[in-house]
Amino acid sequence: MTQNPKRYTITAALPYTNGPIHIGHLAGVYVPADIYSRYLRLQGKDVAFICGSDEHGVAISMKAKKEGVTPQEVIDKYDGIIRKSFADFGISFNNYSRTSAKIHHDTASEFFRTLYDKGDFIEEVTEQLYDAKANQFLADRFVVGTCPKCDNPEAYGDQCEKCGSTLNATDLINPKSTITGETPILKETKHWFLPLDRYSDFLTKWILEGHKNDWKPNVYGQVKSWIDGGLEPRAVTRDLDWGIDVPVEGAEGKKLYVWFDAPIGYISSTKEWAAREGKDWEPYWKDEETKLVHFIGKDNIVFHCIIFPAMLKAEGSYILPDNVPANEFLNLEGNKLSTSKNWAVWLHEYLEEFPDKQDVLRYALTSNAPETKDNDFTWKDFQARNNNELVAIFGNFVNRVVVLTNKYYDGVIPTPNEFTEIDEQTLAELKAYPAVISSSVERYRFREALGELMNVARLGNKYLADEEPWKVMKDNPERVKTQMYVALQIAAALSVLAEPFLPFTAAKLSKILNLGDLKEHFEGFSKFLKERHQDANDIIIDKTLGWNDISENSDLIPAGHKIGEAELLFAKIEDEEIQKQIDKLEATKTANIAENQKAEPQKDLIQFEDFAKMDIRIGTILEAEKMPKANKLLVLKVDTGIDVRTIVSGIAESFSPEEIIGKRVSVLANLAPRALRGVESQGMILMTTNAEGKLVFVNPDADAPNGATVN
Ligand SMILES: Nc1ncnc2c1ncn2[C@@H]1O[C@H](COP(=O)(O)OP(=O)(O)OP(=O)(O)O)[C@@H](O)[C@H]1O
Ligand SMILES: [Zn+2]
Repeated sequence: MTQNPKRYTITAALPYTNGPIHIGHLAGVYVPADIYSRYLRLQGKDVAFICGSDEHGVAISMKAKKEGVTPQEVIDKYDGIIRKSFADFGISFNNYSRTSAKIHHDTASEFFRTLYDKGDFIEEVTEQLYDAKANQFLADRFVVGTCPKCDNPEAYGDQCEKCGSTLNATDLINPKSTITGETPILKETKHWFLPLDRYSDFLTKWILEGHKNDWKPNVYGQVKSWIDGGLEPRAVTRDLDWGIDVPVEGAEGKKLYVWFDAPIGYISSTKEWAAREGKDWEPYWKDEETKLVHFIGKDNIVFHCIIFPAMLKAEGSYILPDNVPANEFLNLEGNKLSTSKNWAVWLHEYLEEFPDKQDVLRYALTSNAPETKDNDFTWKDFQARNNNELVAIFGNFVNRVVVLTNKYYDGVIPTPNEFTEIDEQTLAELKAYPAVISSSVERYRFREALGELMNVARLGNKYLADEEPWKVMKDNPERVKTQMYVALQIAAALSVLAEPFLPFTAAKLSKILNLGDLKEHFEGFSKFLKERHQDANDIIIDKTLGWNDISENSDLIPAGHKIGEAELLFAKIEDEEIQKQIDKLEATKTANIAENQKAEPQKDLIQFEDFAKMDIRIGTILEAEKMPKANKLLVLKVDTGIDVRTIVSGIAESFSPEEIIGKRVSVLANLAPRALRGVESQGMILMTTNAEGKLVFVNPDADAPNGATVN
């Protein structure tokens, strides 16, 4: 990649159409990608910002089955909601497509066919998991089981979301069909595998050696651990009835694996855009002078840094991403965001409940973005960021400037007199900001960049507070002209520098300042502006100034120009509005608990002799320690009254060893011993779950000696 790219192809992870967009998606992917794209456009760069709905795969089929509708109905519903909420939120995609579109089916088929014809796949008949009751092969989310790497009991057939490992369904321990709950059998079927092991050297050289310094440590680290762990061939076809047909003979009834077709969606979406704009799509994907950047969340790293690059490399004519600045995860009020548990702030609901406050959410999500570690969104923080930062710093500065200009000069910008040293210094500092913010944005540090933007507003506030034009006006009105002129330059600069982060505010500010009337004045400024307007006419941009104008030009907003009336950029958010949101989340929590409390149906009847076979004793935990290299297991020494024995218990995520020493417990003492990770467990501790789903011990409610029997 050249130092000065000719064009940029920026992709944002294709959202999966099994639910609407929530704040986690926004903070992880779409807001940073949008900031980056808007920033580059203000630099006059040629940008294709590409996205679309991801509409294949098992989760869609499952959702359709569960709701008794067709997969098509599922994807149409969510594609509609997602598309509209992105548009209303101002995510400035150049194109938003969908993987059910014909252009995508054609592109993905052709891609597969090219690799097939070149002999890049291994064709193999293997035994795969099969649900005999549902007459269906089980892959991906159709099967859950215990992850062989981290013991997570809810790993999927293709991935463990807990430890991030990519899996084959047959790797799962105790697999269960999610359709019928049955234990699957093994059945032979033919599939095509991408031999990732053949790309290990290429990936090592390209990423581990080539991008050690410029890729984020979380991304680099994940890639390294996969490569070090040894890459294996991976099936890229599935026995399914929803998806893109495998375009070769003998593959009837088989579909492409969703993670094979989804990233190709970036290419088909680019094609769709180029056709509409009368452009050639190929340079955006095949020219070495194009910078390709993938914005994703951390669970997508393997697909964008290993599998998709291997596919592109195999095809041979494509460029590779220059960077994959994946974010960690955002949580909500201390808990993992979850579509199925409705634990989320949904974008389409936010837009209804907080009309015209898109920028407040963008601001809160960016200032707290999970760039280096998982972060938490709280409504209190959202409120504080709005009231203490947007209102008190940014809004306050702009409002003072506009109100005073109207009050003193009827809105006409005064001609400045000689600048003082403070004026010169302030203007010089202002000119330095574009480079400061650029440096952060270009290293994908959007939080830092936003902090610097706010420093521009702080610069303005400090200038006014130090100079106090409202006091000087009495004795020295000539001086006030210069002061207001300087402050107005800062306000004009803010309308440009804020655009990537707070596009609605920037547009409002440039309207208040009537920058649209200054076309002639700006003639000599950014030469690129006209081009950009034609280029990006599918995106609402009413900018007249470019990024670099701030540092290259004095007199951004000239004397004699008339600005408009003051209008508040941000309004205070009251406690009641925040409480409403907190109450809504509480209601979700209560509903989830009620849902969980639905008791399981009674099991089949047994005889007393069956029960009498169980020897349940009261005991005491004497010692407890963590099982090395296992997240869930504790190794306990338990006094059962009969003896002191070792019991391995899967409770490490709910209890620390220290807190359970001395705990009274019920033990199933005559359970046949079983080796867990090489430690023999001699019995089982009885546990139940409380209303919040947390594990709790089953023990006598009054004292009973160790060894007392339960019957
Ligand atoms: N809480 C989150 N924080 C940051 N990024 C997230 C979060 N949740 C999802 N993402 C990212 O958003 C993008 C789009 O997500 P996608 O539509 O695939 O849904 P998902 O929530 O990851 O999937 P699912 O819930 O269906 O497993 C992905 O790149 C994903 O990594
Ligand atoms: Zn795992």
